[in-house]
Amino acid sequence: MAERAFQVDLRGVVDLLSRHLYSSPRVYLRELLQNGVDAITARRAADPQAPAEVHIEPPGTGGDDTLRVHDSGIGLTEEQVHELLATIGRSAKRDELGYARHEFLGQFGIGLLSGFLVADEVEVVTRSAGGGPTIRWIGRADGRYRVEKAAEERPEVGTTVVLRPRPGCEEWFTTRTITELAREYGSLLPVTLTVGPTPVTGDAVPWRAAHATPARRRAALESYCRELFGFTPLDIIDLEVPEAGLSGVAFVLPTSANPTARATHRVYLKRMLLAGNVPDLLPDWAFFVRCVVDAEELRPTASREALYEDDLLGHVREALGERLRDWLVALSQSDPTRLREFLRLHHIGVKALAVHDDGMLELVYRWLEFETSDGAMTLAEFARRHPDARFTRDVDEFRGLSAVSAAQGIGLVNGGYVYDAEIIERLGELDPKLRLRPLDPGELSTRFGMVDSATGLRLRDFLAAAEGAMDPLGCAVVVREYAPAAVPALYLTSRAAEHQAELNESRAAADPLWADVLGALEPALAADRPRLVLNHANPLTRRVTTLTDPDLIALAVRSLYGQALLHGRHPLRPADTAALNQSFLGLLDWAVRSDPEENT
Ligand SMILES: Nc1ncnc2c1ncn2[C@@H]1O[C@H](COP(=O)(O)OP(=O)(O)OP(=O)(O)O)[C@@H](O)[C@H]1O
Repeated sequence: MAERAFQVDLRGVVDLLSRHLYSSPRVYLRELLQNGVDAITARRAADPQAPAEVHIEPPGTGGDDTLRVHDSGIGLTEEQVHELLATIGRSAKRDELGYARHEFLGQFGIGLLSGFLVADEVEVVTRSAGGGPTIRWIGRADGRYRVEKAAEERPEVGTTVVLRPRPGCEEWFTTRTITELAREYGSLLPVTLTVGPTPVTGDAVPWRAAHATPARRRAALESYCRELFGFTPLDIIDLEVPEAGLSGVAFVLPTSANPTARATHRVYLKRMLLAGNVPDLLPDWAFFVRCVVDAEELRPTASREALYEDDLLGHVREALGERLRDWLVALSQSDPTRLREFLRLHHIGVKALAVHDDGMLELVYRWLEFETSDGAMTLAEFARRHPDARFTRDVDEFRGLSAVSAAQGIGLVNGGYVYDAEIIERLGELDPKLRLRPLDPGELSTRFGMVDSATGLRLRDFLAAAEGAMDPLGCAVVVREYAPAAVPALYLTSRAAEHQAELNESRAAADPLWADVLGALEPALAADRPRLVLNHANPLTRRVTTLTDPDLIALAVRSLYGQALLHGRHPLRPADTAALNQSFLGLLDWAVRSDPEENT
């Protein structure tokens, strides 16, 4: 049976490109520019002296409504026109094995079709550097084309592409739009690009331009950043990844950025703009910079609006991450003031890095301030003051215990914010001497002073009544003397007591078999009940301990219990809330019960 070739309906292909591949018809101009630049590259490979010019004639300038794009590139012979322009997907820019040749921008063999996004007819007039007459190719959006010898010879080698706006697409052909698009995509191209009389290229790539002094270079790049992104950078970092032929700059944001919002960057490929909002160029944690880069070897996706994810892009991402990290470490040595300013704005990103990276960990240790029982300070300074410090994993626990802990000589660090506990736990990897232990609140009470024995004796009846009042709530009562005296009572659970409480809850919820199993664990833990530690150094608490009426003792101790729970931001169980209410109302009752005569 005879084999047949696929038929392609060009209307379907154009529809596919315009609606699904390209985000906007504006890309048509980029594709034309790109073909011109590639043709020049091809010609100069054989003849380095050949001119490198792309000239855009907007409609109106030639006396009619057509757009003309002239290039001084290699041109096409009649045979090449038939082969390359008439076959969708055919490109001269691949090698014998079909791989994209790295010196060209194009590779897919579909770019010229983008002309049909805005025109019904695309005309190519071309004269090859290899000789032969000027050829005219006219392609239509419905898939028909014709090839003929041009009526007039082109005076120079090169190609002119002619587009006539499709009715309704005129907005893409105004001189203003065309100039804007040419500037946007092409201002860094290594050719002379003009729109009518207006030059578009000419300035060097901003980060490669020569300046008299480093300060002038910095000022020039700062104003470039303002123009592009609208901010004055906190710092500027030069970027270079030779394996990808990549160079550029990273601008450090002067305000804090949302770490979950994806940072995007302005990416040029072979000095043609890919897009101004390319994600995935940097590791996720590097949300504190916006970059502008140009790369020779990275590849675009077919829409040419994003980077193609391959090993090289992975390598680039890693190398750029490394560069930012080195910059930070160097900054800590050369400019601590700027580093502090940076950390104030972008500490979350740096902390995220420190969880995995020793260099960053060291930086966080030395430079980043944490909340501690001595106020805000770096972990380095805190470790110097408190060789045997502790940390909490919970902000509330820190708030509740830092003053008491500090008064007992135990330095406390708040590890309750994002990444903090993970960072603190990793410090031992930096230096085993820096190992901070998590605070066990139960351990605190072992540091509190005992009351003297005479007081201890006096307190026996009080304690018996207090224990009786607290027993139903599963809490022991002790009296100690500790600083600060302003704290009337503390509710302390050891880690083991917390475990016990969880066990009790699971038992209540479990079926009988499991309740037995869990019950077997209990004796070992029974000693670790949470404790209400009344502070004998506090004047009010001391007066409470002299009460003799068991009812009043129960009310007072339960209200101290409720206050200690609230102060330590412990969760209140229904029984705790009930006890708190009852003690409040009971005390109120005591306060208003006696009439004035009785009081005197
Ligand atoms: N201005 C030009 N000068 C010389 N040859 C050209 C020109 N424009 C197009 N061509 C030829 O036509 C071929 C097809 O062009 P087209 O723009 O469709 O695809 P491409 O540039 O090869 O790849 P891509 O789809 O990635 O842009 C090119 O490979 C090139 O050989």
